[in-house]
Amino acid sequence: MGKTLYDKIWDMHLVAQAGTDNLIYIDRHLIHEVTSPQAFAGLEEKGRKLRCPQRTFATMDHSISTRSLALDACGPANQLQLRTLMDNCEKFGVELFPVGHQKQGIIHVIGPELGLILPGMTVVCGDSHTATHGAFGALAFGIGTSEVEHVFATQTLKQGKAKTMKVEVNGTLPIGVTAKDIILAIIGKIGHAGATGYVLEYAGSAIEALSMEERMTICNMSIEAGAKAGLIAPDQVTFDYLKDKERAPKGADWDEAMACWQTLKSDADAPFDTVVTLTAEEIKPQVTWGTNPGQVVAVDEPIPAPASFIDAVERTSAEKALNYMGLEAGQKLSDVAISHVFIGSCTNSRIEDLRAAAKIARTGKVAQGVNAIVVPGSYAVKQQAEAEQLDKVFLDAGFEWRLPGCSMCLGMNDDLLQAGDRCASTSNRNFEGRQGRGARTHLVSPAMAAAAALAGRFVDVRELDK
Ligand SMILES: CC(C)[C@H](C(=O)O)[C@@H](O)C(=O)O
Ligand code: SF4
Repeated sequence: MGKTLYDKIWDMHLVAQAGTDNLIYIDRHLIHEVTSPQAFAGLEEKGRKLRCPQRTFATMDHSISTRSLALDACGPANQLQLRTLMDNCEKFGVELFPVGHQKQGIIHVIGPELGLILPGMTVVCGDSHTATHGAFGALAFGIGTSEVEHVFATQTLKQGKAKTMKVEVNGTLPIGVTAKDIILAIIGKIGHAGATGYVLEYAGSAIEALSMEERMTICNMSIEAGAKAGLIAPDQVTFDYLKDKERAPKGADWDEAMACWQTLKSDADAPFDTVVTLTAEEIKPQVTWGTNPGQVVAVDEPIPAPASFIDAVERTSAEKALNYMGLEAGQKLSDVAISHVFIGSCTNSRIEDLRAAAKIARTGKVAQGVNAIVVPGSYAVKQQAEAEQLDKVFLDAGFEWRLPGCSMCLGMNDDLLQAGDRCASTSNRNFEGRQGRGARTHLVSPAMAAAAALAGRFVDVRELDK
């Protein structure tokens, strides 16, 4: 019987096995300021060293301001967290990309950008959106702080083997429909806990047609369906992306790596525990109406009535969500006014995302009463965008143009929304209070977010292309 891509990477990394306990080797460990301090403190307490500092990379992203480079811009507690990361990286010999560094950015944006993530690797980070890196055919997932300490000390991790789900998206995406809409449609179909216990493998002609950036958007949100990780088999698109990246292998090393990478795909007869299929032509621009990413509809569809959910838990959750969101069943999202727009986050802050948003921003001005910000995912993205004068496009249209960081994706810095604010956001989570207590988040694609900024309410971007 054939093996899945997940099986292949797993087998390559299995160090030891006892009963249902497995120990796997970790190739790449990414860290940031929020989930590393206790892990470093644990190492220190026990007098341990970092096993492989050269496999570990750090950045500052969550607790920083994207308005200023000052470490104290978000208050003393955040400053302490950032200083602690600096001290720990210095003490344990970890390469750090601090605020102001040319390679700084959101951890899940800079990793791929630097060529630190390669097909077939195991990648972990104390952060749930580590799933992003599955776009390279790497087994990548978030871990808890005690696991971060374990990886620090041993470069291995105790792991249970997950089930596998193949998510096949075939066909051609309609104009105006993006990778973000694909993943929101998938989560809408299987539910926000629909992939719990699974590693997803995205496949099919619509996935193969995506760029690396679009693939990262898809894999990034695997966790929002409850999945352990999301994978896409590496192909020519992957290899072309990696070819000249700073830390990617070079010369003979590249050739050797390629020989291995080309074997990294699920065998034709590999058994998956579950298979889900979607047709690209049927996917429309998506907008979440609720407080989990599975509570989503197409922009031209009405918000569903809680009574339409057969499952009692889902029904109650929908009622609660509508109440929190200040929305009613039957309402069309295109009739809902917004107060804020956030274009950024590790889901949608790469150059292609900014180009897509700028294309729309060019056509008008941010509506009166709407506060719109664009936050590039990294310095490299910021520089590229500025080289293309996208910053000018955004500024001319009335958007703010920020420094790289997590920013308004979550309320850990100075971009906090107020109760009742309603935000069209290109991020990945719409949980209660995610962007600030009482604030309401609607997840959309970059084009949809930019269009909402100009109109002051949600609009169907497909209309703009007519
Ligand atoms: C702060 C961090 C641990 C958290 C995560 O794990 O994902 C954050 O990045 C998020 O997006 O909620
Ligand atoms: S951008 Fe948002 S989702 Fe991504 S790592 Fe930062 S806080 Fe988490």
